[in-house]
Order: sequence, then C-alpha cells, then structure tokens
Amino acid sequence: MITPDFIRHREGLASLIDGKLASAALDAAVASQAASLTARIGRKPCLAVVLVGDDPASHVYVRNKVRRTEAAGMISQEFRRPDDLPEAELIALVKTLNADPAVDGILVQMPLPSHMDARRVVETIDPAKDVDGLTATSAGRLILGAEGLRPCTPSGCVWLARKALGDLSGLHTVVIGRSILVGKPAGLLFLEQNCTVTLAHSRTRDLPGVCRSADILVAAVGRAQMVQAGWIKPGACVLDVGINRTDTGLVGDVAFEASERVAGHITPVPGGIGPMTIAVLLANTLKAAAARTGQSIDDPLAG
Ligand SMILES: Nc1nc2c(c(=O)[nH]1)N[C@@H](CN(C=O)c1ccc(C(=O)N[C@@H](CCC(=O)O)C(=O)O)cc1)CN2
Repeated sequence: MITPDFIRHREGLASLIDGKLASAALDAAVASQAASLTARIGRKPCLAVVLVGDDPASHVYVRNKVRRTEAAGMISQEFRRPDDLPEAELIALVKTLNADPAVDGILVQMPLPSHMDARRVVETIDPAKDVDGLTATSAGRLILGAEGLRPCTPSGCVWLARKALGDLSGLHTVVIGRSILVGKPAGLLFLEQNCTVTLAHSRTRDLPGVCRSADILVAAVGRAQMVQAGWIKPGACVLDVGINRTDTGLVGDVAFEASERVAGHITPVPGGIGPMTIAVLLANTLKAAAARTGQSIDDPLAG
C-alpha cells in the first residue's frame, strides 16, 4: 500500500494524519469532478448554507464552507438569520430551498438557537439535498446499507482510517460518543467497512479497558483530553473528533503528546478531522448535484 503524503511517518511516534493536507487532496478531486459535471449540465453544483444566530465558531465554519465550496468550482448561497428567528420562518426558508431547482444541497448549521427543535428543522430538508446526511431518510439508508448521503464528520473518519490502514475488515473500532452527528453514524459507517464496532459512552463500564481493545479509536465525546495514553492499544489508529476551546487553546478529546508515543496513527487538533468535515460536505454536494441531474461521477470518497 502506498502511504499518501498527508500521512507522515515519524520515528518513535505515531504517524501523523494531516487532515488539512488530506482535505486539500479531496477538495481537488471534488473540483475536478465538479468541472466535468458543470460542463455536462450547463451550471455549477450549488450548496445553500443556512446560519441562524451569532455563535462565533459557527460563523468560522460557515465562512470556511462558503470559501471552499467556491474554490472547488461550485456555487455557494449563504442565508444568515438572527438568533430570534421564529422556527416557522426557518422551516419556510428550507422549504423554499427544497423547491429551488438550482439548489443541490442544503445545510443548516448546528447548533440552532435553543428555542428551535433541530430535529423538526432537519426533517424539513429534502433527502435528495441532505448533504449533511442528517435526515431520518438518510439515517435509514445508512442502516440499510442503501445508496445515500452520509454524515460528513464520520465519513471523514472512515476515509482517513482507510488511507492509513487499507482494508479495515475485522478490525475492532471503538467509538466514544453516541451523538446523532458523529457517534452513531460513525459506528454504522465502520460496520459498513466490516469492522467489529463498539459504541462506548458515559455509562460504559471500564471505558479505559474497552478503549484499550480498539484497533481504531474514535474519540467524539467533547471533553478536553479525556482519552489518556494508557487507554490506547500500542499501534492503534486514533481519530480525535473533539474540538474543545481551553485557556491554552484548541485541544481534542485525546491527550495528544502522551498518546502519540503509543498510537500507530493519530490525528491532531486542530488540523485533523475538522477540515475533513468540510471536504466530505463538498463531495456530498457534488454527489447530490449528479444524482439530481441523472449524471454519473467518480466518487471522490471512493477508493
Ligand atoms: N450542519 C452541521 N453543523 C455542524 C457540523 C456539521 O457537520 N453539520 N459539524 C460541526 C461544525 N463543523 C461543521 O459544520 C466543523 C467543525 C470544525 C471544523 C474545523 O475545520 N475545525 C478546525 C478548527 C477550527 C476552529 O478554530 O474552530 C480543526 O479542527 O482544525 C470544520 C467544521 C458542528 N456543527
């Protein structure tokens, strides 16, 4: 197996999986397919991004989504709404975007303000345009193993694990966290790769022991540096989904400095899984545009 240039071998330390470089490679593959699709359908694929409120991190993520969508040769429509927007108005906006034939993908940035029911909003999105893979229809297709749009962050985890380890069949993946956005779909996506999957969570007994049995450890708990080096099987692939803002800066869910001395592969925070989320979003937008226009493309996430 050829090691891609975004996985850096380091003597005595875990190989570093550079999510920034990896996502740039994926973005380039999306851009090439987007150009070919644009030539065939006579318009660029289009992503509509809806941002409600003024959460500073969400503003950064949306800015990056818009920038990278456009850099990949696709159109980005941005809809910013105030924090006190009534839920009915957000649902009306999503319905308008559903009905717009020029829009291929719709994304409602999370979290939504607390007066809104995020599930009700997400369920308004047309599954054909559900580039976040969060509707019940997309989740059902994932469970069934049917064709569909898959959630971005966990898809990025699987893609990186496959690049690092090759065939994942038979490997034990432990996912810590059972969120709708990451933990649950990550479990199903690794299962799709023929992994043996354990979904661990706050009530799991002997969490360190369970983690120590993992060939692939996905940390998605949202607690700064919770996963200690002693929880990691020597040589394991550690994928850190956590983004925690602390006094000392941005850190993941894994205690990185000690863990990189035990793991075989590891993702840093920042610059690991985070940027992959947006790369998969672009790939999903391209796929949605191709499916909606009856065109075939080379899936940038395949292989
Ligand atoms: N509708 C959605 N909302 C949210 C999602 C999502 O997939 N769909 N995921 C997260 C936020 N997110 C994308 O939306 C996201 C998070 C982090 C990054 C990223 O590149 N992080 C950088 C650090 C950037 C920083 O300073 O915060 C990194 O890890 O290197 C991209 C996208 C919740 N909401």
